Amino acid sequence: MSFRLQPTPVARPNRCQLFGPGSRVALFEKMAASAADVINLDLEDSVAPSDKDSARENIIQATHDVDWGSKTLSVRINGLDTPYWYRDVVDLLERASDRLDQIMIPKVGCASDVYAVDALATAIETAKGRRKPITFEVIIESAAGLAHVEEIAASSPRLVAMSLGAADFAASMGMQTTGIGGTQENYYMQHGESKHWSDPWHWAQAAIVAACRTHGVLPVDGPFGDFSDDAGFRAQARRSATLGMVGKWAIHPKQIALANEVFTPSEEAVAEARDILAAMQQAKENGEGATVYKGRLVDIASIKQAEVIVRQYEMINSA
Ligand SMILES: CC(=O)SCCNC(=O)CCNC(=O)[C@H](O)C(C)(C)COP(=O)(O)OP(=O)(O)OC[C@H]1O[C@@H](n2cnc3c(N)ncnc32)[C@H](O)[C@@H]1OP(=O)(O)O
Ligand SMILES: O=CC(=O)O
Ligand SMILES: [Mg+2]
Repeated sequence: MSFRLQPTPVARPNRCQLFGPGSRVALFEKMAASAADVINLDLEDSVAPSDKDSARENIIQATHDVDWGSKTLSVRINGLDTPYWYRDVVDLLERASDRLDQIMIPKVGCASDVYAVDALATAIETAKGRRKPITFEVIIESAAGLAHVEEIAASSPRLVAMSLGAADFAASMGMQTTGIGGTQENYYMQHGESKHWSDPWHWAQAAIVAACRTHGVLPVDGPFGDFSDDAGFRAQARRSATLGMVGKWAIHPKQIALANEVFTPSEEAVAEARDILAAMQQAKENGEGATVYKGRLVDIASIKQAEVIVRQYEMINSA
């Protein structure tokens, strides 16, 4: 471990982030009643330009009127390349209730983008005497965002989570696909007669996880557009969880249970992690740093690996 210890991210369940357009008020109560850990009310790409003002008003009203329970409540503002974002920040921070926890900043391309929103948010909070500082989450969904991912992860003490936005990312990178996440038919290796599909999102996800873990930010996998494909969603989510991401977006209520299932460590995984911790405790008492568990090596690093699973499980179950 470096002299600088890896910071611990906020301890909150973040297995599923459920999105809904701010222009569809009828969805708000359903979203609040859902099993998602985080609610993302959208002002950005699911809202038509003609509805931006009314969607903002709907969301502000819903922070006062809807019972969001213990969920994290986040609003995705418009990008800094639009004429809408400053009004989103000003109106939300001046008029939303204290129930609003977080702002999601889309299409972040560099740390200065986050700095700009931080400066505006800080001025409004001070002027209005808002007691609860708003937290930030960002979406990495452009070539610039990924190129600057580490400076973005380090950009503000308000930043608690970072998602990969597969749709805009694909567009920004010039990828030849209209699919949002998941398997891409043409991304394969040929071996003899057989094709082996690879994962075009892997390198972006790995870069996001490394930047997030370095700076104590929660890494989250973004949307999976084909909500009729449960197996595809599950496979994508399992790859993300295996890489170190803590959750995934749901763009339809069908996807909530799938995300919660994948990002909650299973009873079997937790039991095995606890067995490894017990085996290492025994090894320690025997004066050993390494031992054999079910025919395989476990050592002091295995304690840290097992603790990741046990801590995640306990945090989710105590929330
Ligand atoms: C690339 C990106 O930026 S992704 C993030 C931005 N995108 C979004 O926010 C889109 C979020 N999703 C949606 O808007 C909608 O789910 C759509 C457009 C995909 C589908 O909407 P619908 O055609 O109404 O879906 P469908 O008919 O299957 O809905 C089934 C039920 O779930 C409800 N429902 C649909 N979407 C949601 C949602 N996001 N949250 C809660 N409930 C929902 C419907 O109201 C319906 O309820 P009912 O059974 O009580 O009538
Ligand atoms: O905003 C999300 C995306 O995939 O684009
Ligand atoms: Mg996007």
